[in-house]
Amino acid sequence: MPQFTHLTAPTDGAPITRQADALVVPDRPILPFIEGDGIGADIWRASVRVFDAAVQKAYGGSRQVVWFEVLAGEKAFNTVNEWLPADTLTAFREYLVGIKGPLTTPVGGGIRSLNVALRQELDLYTCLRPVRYFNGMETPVKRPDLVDMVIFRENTEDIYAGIEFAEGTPEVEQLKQLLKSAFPKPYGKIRFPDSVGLGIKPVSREGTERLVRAAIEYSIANKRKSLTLVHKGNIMKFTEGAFRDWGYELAKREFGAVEFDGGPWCKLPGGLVIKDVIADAFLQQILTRPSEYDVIATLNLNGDYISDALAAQVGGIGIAPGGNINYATGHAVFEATHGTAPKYANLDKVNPGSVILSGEMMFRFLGWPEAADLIIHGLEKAIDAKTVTYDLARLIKGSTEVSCSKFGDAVISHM
Ligand SMILES: NC(=O)C1=CN([C@@H]2O[C@H](COP(=O)(O)OP(=O)(O)OC[C@H]3O[C@@H](n4cnc5c(N)ncnc54)[C@H](OP(=O)(O)O)[C@@H]3O)[C@@H](O)[C@H]2O)C=CC1
Ligand SMILES: O=C(O)CCC(=O)C(=O)O
Ligand SMILES: [Mg+2]
Repeated sequence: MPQFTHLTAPTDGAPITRQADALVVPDRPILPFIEGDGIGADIWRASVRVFDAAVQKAYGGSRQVVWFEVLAGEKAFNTVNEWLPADTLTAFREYLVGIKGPLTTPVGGGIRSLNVALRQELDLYTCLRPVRYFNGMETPVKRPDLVDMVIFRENTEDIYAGIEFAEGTPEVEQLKQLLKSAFPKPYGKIRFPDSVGLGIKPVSREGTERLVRAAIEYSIANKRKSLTLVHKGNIMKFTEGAFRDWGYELAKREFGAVEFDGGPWCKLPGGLVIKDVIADAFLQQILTRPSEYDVIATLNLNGDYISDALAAQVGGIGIAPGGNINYATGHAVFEATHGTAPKYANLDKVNPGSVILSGEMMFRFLGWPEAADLIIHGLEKAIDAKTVTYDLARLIKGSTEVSCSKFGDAVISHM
């Protein structure tokens, strides 16, 4: 039984455990959730009703989630005077799988991202973000139906590690002195050394390999056609360029990939093509030739940009789900791609679709596909019936705009 300082664990239900590399999910699993800041309360309220209805309909009462609210962000700060209490990390560690709403990160100063901290503390090295088209959706592009991509975003390294030194501080002066004496040539390339802030971008072989391995395994298991390594390796040679090289090396060493047409593109014995593209070219090609891309493996910052850009192609970040996963330990925290959209907080207005679909991913991860299928079905039919929240109503001609909670009702009624 986990020990908490502020929280009281549910006495009902049982924890998910892991045996022989597989999750063991009881019929009444305890799942921790963070409501989230801003629009978090609205979208969680709508989503949890959808989750409970799907589980009830799929299993007729023989299975039920025991939800366990844990705190982070403003709610945690206002309650226990901490942004990310140790209890919350303990809960996600002990119960293995959970779900969260968005958490605010101030721009510039202030606290560092709690979302990133959770991913790093729990070593959730894959940010998995599938992007697909729903029938009836109208979007800014002509052929949104050609978009069917799954992003594997590296989630623990890159500039998100937060190794930064602010301009004018003793720390940045110390680093500048170090660089000046040890690496005078690169230091000389800093255009304005007197007023510079510095950031460090760590990208490792180990971090790259575990991400690319997970992406290849997913591609094989889901019979996908290609895996593209997206990078800016022409400019950042030893981080982004190395990501590409290590990815190809892993595909050859562990999966028997063989180069074709003179390389570096290669193919696995089962036909999966491993290729790469430079990130700026990729961002125009997903608009002009989306059918050429399938599974994507990329670094943290590229993955952040790409997930919002691709979401826009199929209807926006209101329906963009995700999961932060460590495939080795089984730990996973599912969450929407979008943030706290503060101007819409407590208006019961925004689209809960991203959290609903993140829950769908969670149930599939737990091995409850019947509940996941009902959620997808309900959401597909609600969109097809043109019963949508404001964001999709802006796009879909002749649609009926409903509130966040009413959209949840619509998903349930179409299950
Ligand atoms: N994982 C997380 O918890 C994340 C947290 N954040 C944090 O969120 C805060 C706000 O970030 P911001 O850059 O404004 O990005 P947001 O994703 O919060 O919002 C940007 C815009 O996206 C649209 N949008 C977002 N969510 C929804 C939804 N559920 N339904 C419909 N439309 C939606 C709205 O568009 P419109 O104005 O057109 O209606 C909104 O104004 C920041 O502190 C940021 O750090 C950001 C991303 C992820
Ligand atoms: O942590 C944040 O505030 C932003 C994170 C983000 O944009 C993302 O993970 O997509
Ligand atoms: Mg983002």
